[in-house]
Amino acid sequence: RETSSQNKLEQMEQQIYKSPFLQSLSIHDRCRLFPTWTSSVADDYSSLVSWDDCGTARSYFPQNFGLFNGSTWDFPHQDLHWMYKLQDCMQEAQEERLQDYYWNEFRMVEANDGDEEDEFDFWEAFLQRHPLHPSTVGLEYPSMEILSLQQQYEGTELVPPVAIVVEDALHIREAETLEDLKECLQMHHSRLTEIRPFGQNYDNGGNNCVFLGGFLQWLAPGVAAQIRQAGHVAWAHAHWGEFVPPRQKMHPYGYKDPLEAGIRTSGHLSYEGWEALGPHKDNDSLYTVLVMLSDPDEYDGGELYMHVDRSGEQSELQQRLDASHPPLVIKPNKYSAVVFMADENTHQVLSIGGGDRQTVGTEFWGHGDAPFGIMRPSPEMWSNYQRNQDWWNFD
Ligand SMILES: O=C(O)CCC(=O)C(=O)O
Ligand SMILES: [Fe+2]
Repeated sequence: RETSSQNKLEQMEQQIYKSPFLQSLSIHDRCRLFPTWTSSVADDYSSLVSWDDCGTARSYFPQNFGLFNGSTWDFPHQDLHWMYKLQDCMQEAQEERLQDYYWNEFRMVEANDGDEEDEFDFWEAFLQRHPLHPSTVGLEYPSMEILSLQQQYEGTELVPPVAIVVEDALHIREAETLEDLKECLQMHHSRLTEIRPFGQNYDNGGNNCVFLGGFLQWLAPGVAAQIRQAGHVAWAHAHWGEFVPPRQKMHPYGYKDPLEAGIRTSGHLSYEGWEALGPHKDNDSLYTVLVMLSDPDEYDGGELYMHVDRSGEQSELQQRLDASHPPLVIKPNKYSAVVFMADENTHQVLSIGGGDRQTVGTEFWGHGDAPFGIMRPSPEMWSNYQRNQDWWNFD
């Protein structure tokens, strides 16, 4: 009995790491199936998935981002021990995922095909059940059609939509890697968790945030790349690059391609203990990529509510927009992303009746990626760091 279960384990490892089917996939697809790249590498597939190969295939170059630069994070042991703990935690979590998938897949094959176990290829079966769809635009708000009609009839300038829903932004492997990262950070760095009220007196709701920024790019580079990609798909579709910021001072670099923008902050958001999230803007960021980790069926209410809220010189136009466009009220699909102009619209989460609502919100800005430990820097903090090499000491 022991030898047979040992055989099965060996067979599993073979199937997972040395599958001919996996080797037949493009490097791009392979990298999506192992979103941690080298950080959870096993000897057997290190040649299939490496940071360098995947970085090139995904156009992702974290070495440019300075994730370790000047972070004044007060590390628990004042040494690098915590890093290995985090890496181990991610590796174990990923191994567990693969094992679970494998045994499930295996049971299904056994049930269907009797003893055709030899023919079974784990990845082929897995991808049949969880296809790697390319991200596509599902919805624009307000729609381009309406915006250009408005431009024609009112003689005003054409303004882009403020929000784009991108379907299939993440694959299940990427979404689960985000969950693993959140769990590992919660376990090893409780200070990254913030019970976060919006508004002064708990009067504007709030959420529970586990800050992933920096750790996301380091430990789950494939997911960071895919979140950037969702931002890019929305940006290209909406022509945000052509938009002139109404308040020039806030976005000195213009509405640049998310592929070239920095991750200012990223957080896993959940709503246990909160009823809703009140209206607000994600101030001073260019775009927010909000990835849905819950299925709409998993929670009651909790719709995302947003409306056009352009600022400054465009307020007159805004009034017309507000009058002609009802607000957007949606419960997006799991693994889809709502990408919006962070401070050109007001959004909120409506009353949650029950259940579990989880999202990951990533804000992009014109500066570089913030290093880990710097949770949501202000533009002033960024320029202060450029001057003083110090995040906290202002002169
Ligand atoms: O969880 C959501 O859907 C929205 C979260 C949000 O807007 C925020 O945290 O700024
Ligand atoms: Fe927000």
